[in-house]
Amino acid sequence: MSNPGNIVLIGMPGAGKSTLGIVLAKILNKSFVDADLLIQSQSDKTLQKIIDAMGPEGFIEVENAVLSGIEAENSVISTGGSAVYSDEAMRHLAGIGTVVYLRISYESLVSRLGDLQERGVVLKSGVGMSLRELYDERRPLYEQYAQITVDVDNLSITEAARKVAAATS
Ligand SMILES: Nc1ncnc2c1ncn2[C@@H]1O[C@H](COP(=O)(O)OP(=O)(O)OP(=O)(O)O)[C@@H](O)[C@H]1O
Ligand SMILES: O=C(O)C1=C[C@@H](O)[C@@H](O)[C@H](O)C1
Ligand SMILES: [Mg+2]
Repeated sequence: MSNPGNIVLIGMPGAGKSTLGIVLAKILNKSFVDADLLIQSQSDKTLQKIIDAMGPEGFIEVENAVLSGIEAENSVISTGGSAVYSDEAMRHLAGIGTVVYLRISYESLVSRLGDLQERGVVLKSGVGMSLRELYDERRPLYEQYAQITVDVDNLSITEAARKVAAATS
C-alpha cells in the first residue's frame, strides 16, 4: 500500500481523539477506526477488565499487538492515550498514516478527565500517580511521535475537527 491515506490521532486521555475523530472522518470523507474498540472486540473484554486483569504493562502489550496489526486505508484512526508507550505500534501507525497530536493543556486535562481511576487510564508508575505526573510523563512521547501538532484547547469538538482537517489537507 503506497499511500493508505490514514490520519492517526494521538494525545492525552480526554483530548477528544474519539469524539473529534468521527467528526473529522465525516468532514474528510474517511472511515473511522477507534483502536480502543478494536482492543475490546479482539480481547472480548472491556478496557478496564484488561487493565484490572493484566496490569498496566499487560494492557500495553495487548494494545501494542492490536495497534501493530491495524490494516486500514482512508481512515481516521483514534488511538487510546497510552498508545505512545508502544514504539512498535507507533512506528507501524506512522508507516500507514499521518500522526496528529491533539494537544491540550494540563488545565484542560484536569477538567476533561475527572476521576483517573474510573476512566481506566494506564498509570505506569502505579495508582498513586498524579495527573500532573501523567501529563509530564506523556507529553514528550506525544511530541516525539507527532508529525503534526494541533492545539485543541478551548475549541468545541466541531471547531477542533475543522482545525485538524485544515492542518492535514
Ligand atoms: N473539544 C472538546 N470540548 C469539550 N469537551 C470535549 C472536547 N473533546 C472531547 N470532549 C469531552 O471529553 C471527554 C473525553 O473525550 P474522548 O473520549 O473523545 O477523549 P479521547 O481523547 O478519545 O480519550 P482516550 O484516550 O481515553 O480514548 C468526552 O466527554 C468528550 O465529550
Ligand atoms: O490514556 C490511557 O492510559 C488509556 C486511554 C484509553 O483510551 C484506553 O486506551 C485505556 O483505557 C488507556
Ligand atoms: Mg478515545
